[in-house]
Amino acid sequence: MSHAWGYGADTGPDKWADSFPIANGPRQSPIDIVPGEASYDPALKPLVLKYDPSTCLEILNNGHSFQVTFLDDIDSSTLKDGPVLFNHRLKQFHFHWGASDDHGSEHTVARTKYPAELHLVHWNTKYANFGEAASQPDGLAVVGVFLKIGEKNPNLQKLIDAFDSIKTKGSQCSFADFNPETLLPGCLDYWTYEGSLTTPPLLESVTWIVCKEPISVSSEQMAKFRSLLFSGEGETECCMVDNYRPPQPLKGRTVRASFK
Ligand SMILES: CCc1cc2c(cc1OS(N)(=O)=O)CC[C@@H]1[C@@H]2CC[C@]2(C)[C@@H](O)CC[C@@H]12
Ligand SMILES: [Zn+2]
Repeated sequence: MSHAWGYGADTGPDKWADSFPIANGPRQSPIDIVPGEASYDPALKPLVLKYDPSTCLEILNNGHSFQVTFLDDIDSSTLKDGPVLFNHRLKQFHFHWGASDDHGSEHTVARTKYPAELHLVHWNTKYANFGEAASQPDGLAVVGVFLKIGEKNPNLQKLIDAFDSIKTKGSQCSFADFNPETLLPGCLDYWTYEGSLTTPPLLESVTWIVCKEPISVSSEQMAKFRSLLFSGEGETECCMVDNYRPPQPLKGRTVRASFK
């Protein structure tokens, strides 16, 4: 298989090991989180997330998801404390979702699937830049937030309103003054474990920080997510749905909880 990976029958997660053997590695993500088997760790600090909306740059369709990217040349939008020992800078956030409201998240909780999952991606500033950090075992920290069907979410709506400009793979537009803090749940209790990117190249460089509390999204808003396309302009239209990797073997890892 060329490195053209995707989520279809011939290019999807079951085929990724052909080009990325680390797919069967010891610390792959996502995982099924079993609350009763997580270890409460009183030494875990509360998450300190400080985001500056003025560092928001653009929103783009990368052919696998849509993502919002941030200026990361200074410590304006950062993650500190929680399970990490060093300061991390926000680089981007993106989502994973399903073809219907009954599935779509990457992590599951006691096998419960959510319709979507937000990933806020940060890199450890002890390394020179995002790409360098991504190749290090303690290089990245991703905050995962589940989306649960409920009330329309006005903060997600700001992203959805930009979808007409990023419908096809490779499209992007400027996107300013968005505060990712508005996408965080009220309670920042979390589970944490050592894992990987959930897409190729599946590098095992991620400290995962998965929030226990979901945020809301309406069914109509989820339908708008599914109006984005995996395909590029002029190509046969292929709806962007089911862009999630299923849970991977825990392989002896411990999942810690920041809460009792
Ligand atoms: C953890 C968030 C993240 C980072 C990256 C990817 C995917 C990611 O999403 S996820 N779902 O949070 O794991 C795929 C592309 C990767 C990138 C990390 C940096 C690179 C490896 C670059 O060096 C080249 C390709 C990039
Ligand atoms: Zn992701």
